[in-house]
Amino acid sequence: MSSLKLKVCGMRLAVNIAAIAELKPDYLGFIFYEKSPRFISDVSAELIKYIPSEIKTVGVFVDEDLEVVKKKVNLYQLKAVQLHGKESLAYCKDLKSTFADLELIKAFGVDEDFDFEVLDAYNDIVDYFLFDTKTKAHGGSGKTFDWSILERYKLIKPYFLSGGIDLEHAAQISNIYDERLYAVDINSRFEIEPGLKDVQRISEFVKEMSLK
Ligand SMILES: O=C(O)c1ccccc1N[C@@H]1O[C@H](COP(=O)(O)O)[C@@H](O)[C@H]1O
Repeated sequence: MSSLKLKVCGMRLAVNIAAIAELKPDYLGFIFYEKSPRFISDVSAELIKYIPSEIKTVGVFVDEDLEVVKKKVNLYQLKAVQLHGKESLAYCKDLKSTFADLELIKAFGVDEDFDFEVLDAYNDIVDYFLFDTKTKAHGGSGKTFDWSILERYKLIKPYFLSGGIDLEHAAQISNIYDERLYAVDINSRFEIEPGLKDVQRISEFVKEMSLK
């Protein structure tokens, strides 16, 4: 048993959601970014009924109009929002002041040139950082970054580790001794096709990491 949380992102289909929910991830993500192959336009009641209340639903957005984000938070009763674009401090502050209980996850694409000082301004506003691989696609690349870059991360804020995480990384992640590592985020490397998760492989990942 580990305190490390699990987020499974890019869900689209009811049957698949029902099967993944049985594995008890801590977070389930829905991608509201039209350019993504995992884009979902509507998280219908038919989908939501398979998600027990202990699993937090996350809306993933890329530079979306703030009013659209707020509308989706209200409509789908999202518990968290994950921002993958160049969302400003004012944008983040607005969301936090509008929704007192909403968890705010600010994603940053990381490469060897990443300037960790950009995080300082967000530190008092967001609940978590999310470190993903820097690509032009903003996310869902299936590519890992060199995790040793995180040695330059000096803040106390807990973070999600993301970007191309696969079954083969389970042992390596279990050996990361960093109290700030709050959650691991899995997505495209556990798919049969975009938006359809491989339940068997995710189940193996959960077991290998002793997550539940
Ligand atoms: O998955 C997508 O298509 C996507 C598109 C735009 C922004 C974020 C997206 N997904 C997030 O990207 C990371 C990394 O995913 P992967 O493991 O490399 O496939 C993850 O946090 C997803 O939530």
